[in-house]
Amino acid sequence: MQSDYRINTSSIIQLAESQRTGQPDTSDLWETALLLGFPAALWRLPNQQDKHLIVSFEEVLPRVSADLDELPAGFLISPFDNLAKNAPVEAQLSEHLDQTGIVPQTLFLRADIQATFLEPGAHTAKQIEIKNTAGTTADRFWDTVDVRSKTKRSQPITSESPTPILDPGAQALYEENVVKAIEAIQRGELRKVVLSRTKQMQFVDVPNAVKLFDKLCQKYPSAFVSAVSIPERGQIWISATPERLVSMNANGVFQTTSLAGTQSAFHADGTAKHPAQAMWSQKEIEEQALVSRYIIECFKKIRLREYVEEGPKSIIAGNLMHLGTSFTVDTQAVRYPQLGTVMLRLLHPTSAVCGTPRDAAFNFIRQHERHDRELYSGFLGPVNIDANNEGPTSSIFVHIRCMKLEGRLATLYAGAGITENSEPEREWQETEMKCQTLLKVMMNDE
Ligand SMILES: C=C(O[C@H]1C=CC=C(C(=O)O)[C@@H]1O)C(=O)O
Repeated sequence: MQSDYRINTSSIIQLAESQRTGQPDTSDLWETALLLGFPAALWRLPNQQDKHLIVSFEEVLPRVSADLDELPAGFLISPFDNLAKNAPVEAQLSEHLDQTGIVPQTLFLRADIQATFLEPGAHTAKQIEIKNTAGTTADRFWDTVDVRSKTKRSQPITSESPTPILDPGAQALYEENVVKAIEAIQRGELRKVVLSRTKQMQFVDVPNAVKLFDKLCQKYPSAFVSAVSIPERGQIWISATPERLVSMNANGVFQTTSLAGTQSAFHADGTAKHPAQAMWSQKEIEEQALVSRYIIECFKKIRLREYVEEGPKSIIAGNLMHLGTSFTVDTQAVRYPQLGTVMLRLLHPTSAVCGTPRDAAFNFIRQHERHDRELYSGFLGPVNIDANNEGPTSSIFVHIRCMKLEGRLATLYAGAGITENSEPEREWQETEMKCQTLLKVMMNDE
């Protein structure tokens, strides 16, 4: 199945800027994709300036197994429930997950058009690459871009701040579930479970996703910021996530992070806290240690011992602070080039979004959460993208601090890790703070 999506990268042709009339910007390409019904992904990696955009010409996206070694250049986005998690480890490690009877659920946006833009705000097209997709679709796309870039008007994120859709029972329901989770933990059925909730906001007019994306990039330089348009679902997902799930750089260096424990990044008087001075409770230290232990268990399953562990230390994530530990492996030194793919299959869903033991926590979530998580707490990110001619890199993140846009309706998602020492009201407040990461940007459209 996957060979259908393999493209010979030698067929990438460079399109000199002078060949185009006027320089298209991110909005031109994004809006054209939306207009023509093509899926698109826009992203900015943590602590980088360049913004990347790809457009796929496949209106209905292929469902693939998340194989970083097989997939061509593109963008993966997976739901929380991607049906592979209950498979035995042997099946998860199998080269052909989709041949084991498990239906792969990860959506793949093939990079039929790939663009890299320099400098936040400047939007100068540094480089535009077009895959040689034999004509008509690409021509139609570029003709539409040309027309649009001549007639475009700059629009703000929204003309008015969105208003919350009140859900009077939401807090009580959430806190009830936290109490049930604590009871299940006390009975020894689980050690930790991440319970999530939603918060809905109504815009007066359809918000400008690119402007929202730009503002998130400015406000959260260390986050992975993205906007992904999925026309077949009528959705745009926007996020500013602090959590790296799996990355493989051009030199074969693998990285993953364990993130948990949450507190505000600001003192009560509004001044910023210094990460080195942050105080963490026993509950938070244990909660994060469970995520690290889960990662180490995954390494153990594949008998990998040569990893570098750094942390835990306090990490700033926009308006919040977390405890984080990073794990690095030189896959060339350990002769394990497929480590990224194997760990992606083993890690998701980590204890940062699901819990421990994983299957018990997953079943608890399925039984008690009333909403469908959809793409929240799944994973997403670019695969085999060679932006600077240094070789293909893949960077997959946990899909948190995100929202789903359906026309004028925004649904925000946030979860909190519940352990034996959790206090229901505090956990609810924690999800409120997590929603603020995106809300601050949506509300404050100066
Ligand atoms: C599940 C989320 O965050 C996770 C990541 C960092 C800290 C977390 C926590 O303190 O509970 C969560 O495990 C979310 O933002 O929806």
